[in-house]
Amino acid sequence: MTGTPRTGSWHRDRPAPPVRIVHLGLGNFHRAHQAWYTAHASDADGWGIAAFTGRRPEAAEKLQRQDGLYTLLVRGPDGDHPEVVASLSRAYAATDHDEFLDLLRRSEVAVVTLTVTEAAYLLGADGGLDVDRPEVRADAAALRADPTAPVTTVPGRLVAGLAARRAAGTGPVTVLSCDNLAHNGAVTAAVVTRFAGLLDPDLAGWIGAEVEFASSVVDRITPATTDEVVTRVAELTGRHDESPVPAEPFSEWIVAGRFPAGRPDWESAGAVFVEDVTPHEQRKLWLLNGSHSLLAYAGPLLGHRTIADAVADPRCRAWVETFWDEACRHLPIPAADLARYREALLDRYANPGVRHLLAQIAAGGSLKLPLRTVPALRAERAAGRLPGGCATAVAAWVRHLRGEGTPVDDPAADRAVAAATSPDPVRDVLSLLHPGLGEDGGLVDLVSSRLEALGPGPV
Ligand SMILES: NC(=O)c1ccc[n+]([C@@H]2O[C@H](COP(=O)([O-])OP(=O)(O)OC[C@H]3O[C@@H](n4cnc5c(N)ncnc54)[C@H](O)[C@@H]3O)[C@@H](O)[C@H]2O)c1
Ligand SMILES: O=P(O)(O)OC[C@@H](O)[C@@H](O)[C@H](O)[C@H](O)CO
Repeated sequence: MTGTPRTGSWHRDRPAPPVRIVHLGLGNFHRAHQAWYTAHASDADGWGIAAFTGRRPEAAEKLQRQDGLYTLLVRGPDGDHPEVVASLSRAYAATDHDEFLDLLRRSEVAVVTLTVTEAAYLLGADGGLDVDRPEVRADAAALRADPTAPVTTVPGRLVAGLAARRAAGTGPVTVLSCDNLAHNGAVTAAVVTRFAGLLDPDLAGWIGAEVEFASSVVDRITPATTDEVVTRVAELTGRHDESPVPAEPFSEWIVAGRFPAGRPDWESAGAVFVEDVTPHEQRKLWLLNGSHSLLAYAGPLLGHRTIADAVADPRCRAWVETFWDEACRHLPIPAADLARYREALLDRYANPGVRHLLAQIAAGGSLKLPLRTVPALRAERAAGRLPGGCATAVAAWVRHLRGEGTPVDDPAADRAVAAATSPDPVRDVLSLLHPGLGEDGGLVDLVSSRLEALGPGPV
């Protein structure tokens, strides 16, 4: 469903759709992707979203001033196309915890979606919830004392909401992660169940029986909003939108899981439902996100600021192609499909309208490289090969951590910077990325040689 606000106003022509989806992480990607699919579903009138910010309230405040309406600015090679998206029925600050609990108690709420970034899952070294983090301990203590107490972590908020639903007796619900994680449904299930177990084994058992954790592969390049986007939307529509979202035309959503309480007819908007997302997930995370991270660290060393600029540089392009050759050897997908996918990625990256900043992509490398770069790297080593493309990505990250390129923005910045500036930086950074990698002498030598090659002077 799309709505057409009257010029100069942001009032809906028809009522907002009833809230049946609750979303955590009211960022740009949610509004370019899941909200767009929901607005374009054949049953859009019956499915509204109540979305909560992750931390700061401003995004919700801006959207509430516009009655939840906002402009998606689709930026294609043929120009900019604005569209008002109307599926966001309510926007809340993260601190509106009572509203969140109240929504989860309602039987008509059928799906909880997430785009909260990789960091918000609070994973420890073993891949499960890091129960030793102070914020996890604090949330668990608060919920033990009062199940409706305000909490701040995503696992804590989800468990509090599910406990409220259980107490209300309003039945099953599906939690659907839309974050760039491998096995995002299983990871969400693991952190939520572990957190619930810290409070009450019966609650963890109820979650295991009544809550579905669906997985999804999500794709639509969605940069942050800039003043230029706000101005462009005003030029094209004659309306001031405080919170437009720029995105590329391409969009993909591949979902696996059950929705016992119902869901929108997302297929009618182009989503694809499959039994197992794994091959799609590997294709997307390794090829798209893996090359993004490579460019995010290597591009700035050559003076580039955006994906489009970096990939237009033959040196960066060659590194990406080498990395893709290495990763593709381990993807269970026909070669012709992979070749088409790579071509399409290069076209998407070259889109001049999508100014996707390398600095945005560079954030959180300690969480991203293990998902995007390390799988191909390890598979190549297991096959006895020395992967130069993967090594270039790791070497560029070391340079980034040493202060070259974009500023370091990483939840593990202290450890990562200490590793990259230690007497044995390549070994220590590889060990940080995956246990045992730093002991692989051939790999250490290869990354060290790439580090030199990326050093001052000709790259
Ligand atoms: N932008 C894209 O192109 C894109 C594409 C595919 C997938 N994604 C996924 O969506 C996520 C969000 O991307 P975005 O572009 O919307 O970013 P964004 O910065 O616009 O929004 C991020 C949202 O997550 C919340 N958040 C951030 N850190 C959090 C934390 N530690 N705990 C709780 N909430 C937290 C923020 O408050 C905000 O609501 C990405 O991390 C990625 O997993 C993004
Ligand atoms: O959103 P992140 O921070 O997980 O990763 C940055 C980009 O690689 C990512 O946003 C891609 O643009 C996106 O995954 C494309 O669908």
